[in-house]
Amino acid sequence: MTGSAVRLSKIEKGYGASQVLRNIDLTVEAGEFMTLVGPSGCGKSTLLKILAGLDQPDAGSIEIGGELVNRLRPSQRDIAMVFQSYALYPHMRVRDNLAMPLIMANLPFVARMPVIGHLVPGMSARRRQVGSTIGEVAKSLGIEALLERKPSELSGGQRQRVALGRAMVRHPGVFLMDEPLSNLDAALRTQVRTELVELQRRLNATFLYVTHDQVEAMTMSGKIAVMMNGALVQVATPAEVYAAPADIRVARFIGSPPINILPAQIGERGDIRLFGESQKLRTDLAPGERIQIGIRPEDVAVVAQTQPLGASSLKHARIRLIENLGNEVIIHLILTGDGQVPVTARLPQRDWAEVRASGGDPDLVRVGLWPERFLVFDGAGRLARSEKLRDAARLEAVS
Ligand SMILES: Nc1ncnc2c1ncn2[C@@H]1O[C@H](COP(=O)(O)OP(=O)(O)OP(=O)(O)O)[C@@H](O)[C@H]1O
Repeated sequence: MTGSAVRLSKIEKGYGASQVLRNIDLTVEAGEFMTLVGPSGCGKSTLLKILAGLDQPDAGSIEIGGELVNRLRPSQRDIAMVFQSYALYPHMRVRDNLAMPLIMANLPFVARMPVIGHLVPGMSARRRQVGSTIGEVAKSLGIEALLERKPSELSGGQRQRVALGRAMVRHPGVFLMDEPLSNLDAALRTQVRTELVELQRRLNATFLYVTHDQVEAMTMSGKIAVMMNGALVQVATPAEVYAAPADIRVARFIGSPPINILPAQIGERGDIRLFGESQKLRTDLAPGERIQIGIRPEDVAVVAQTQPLGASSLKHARIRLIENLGNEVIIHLILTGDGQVPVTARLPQRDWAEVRASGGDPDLVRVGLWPERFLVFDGAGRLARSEKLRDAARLEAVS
């Protein structure tokens, strides 16, 4: 089985005076895992609901598997939704929870009745079919041993898997997931995350997955769609969104700790001037234009005042806060030159130990920057240049 492609064209949606979705064009290819991310209230859930048929767009077309579905009811759209609250029927065993979508879809009303249902001709064969489908789905999710339990007798992760199983029993063409892991603790989240990715690959299903979690977005999906204020700003691979964010809002939104943004200007000769110094980096932007430079925290080098470093720009900095994560260290700094600009650096624990071993004033370090790692945003906040994109392309070529 392969999933169905989803195509949204020119979708508009408003509630009263507020426009929630603006001219959304989005294609999710058959078998693709796409995550939808963006700040709270940007319209992610609304888009999912429109796709599912739980809400109507004001304009635009929705195609699933090449078929226009605008006028179809949710149950006719060949999709399954998994929400963050997994809404299992509390009084039913897991087996019956899993059977429910199949029974609703396949058995006529009379056949669903507990006593008379058995007298309807041909129904026992259909019921057997339901039983075997449940068995297969339960096996693929590793919940066979839980079939006779009630939801209250399950852990959060097990309930999550039952909710997924309920979505899977009908073999839908598209899975829509709205923060399905947000109720789980960190360890379970990691486990179910891996399971979901395996599941999607095994079924070759189409997933559209809403999340607030950066790690989920970066690691699970083939593509990330970034929404801001009701509009799609960028749809690209995770590596591309990280290395070449289409605009400064995306740059700020993706990446943890967040990207450093430094004010700069285009010099007389088209060169970039940062802290008044000319950098060995040119753009096509007009001389005098005020720009912003984005530098990811891992691209900020930190050395002791006595250590040598071949960076093109070397600044003195004072340490404000050190966050030691065990394997790496996040260092919040203030550049002590003009402007007292705050900068965050992220470096392996080993490198930080070396800085510390060099002695000197423990609060003072030097910060090294390399122009080839700069993300250059023009006056309007659009990406004008990123050398890092080449790294992203190389990464994708080997993965
Ligand atoms: N039924 C409704 N009536 C009026 N306004 C609504 C309705 N549903 C959503 N909205 C508004 O539409 C905007 C988008 O909401 P939506 O739930 O799609 O955002 P979201 O990106 O999913 O947010 P979050 O990440 O916080 O879940 C919000 O401003 C919200 O208040």
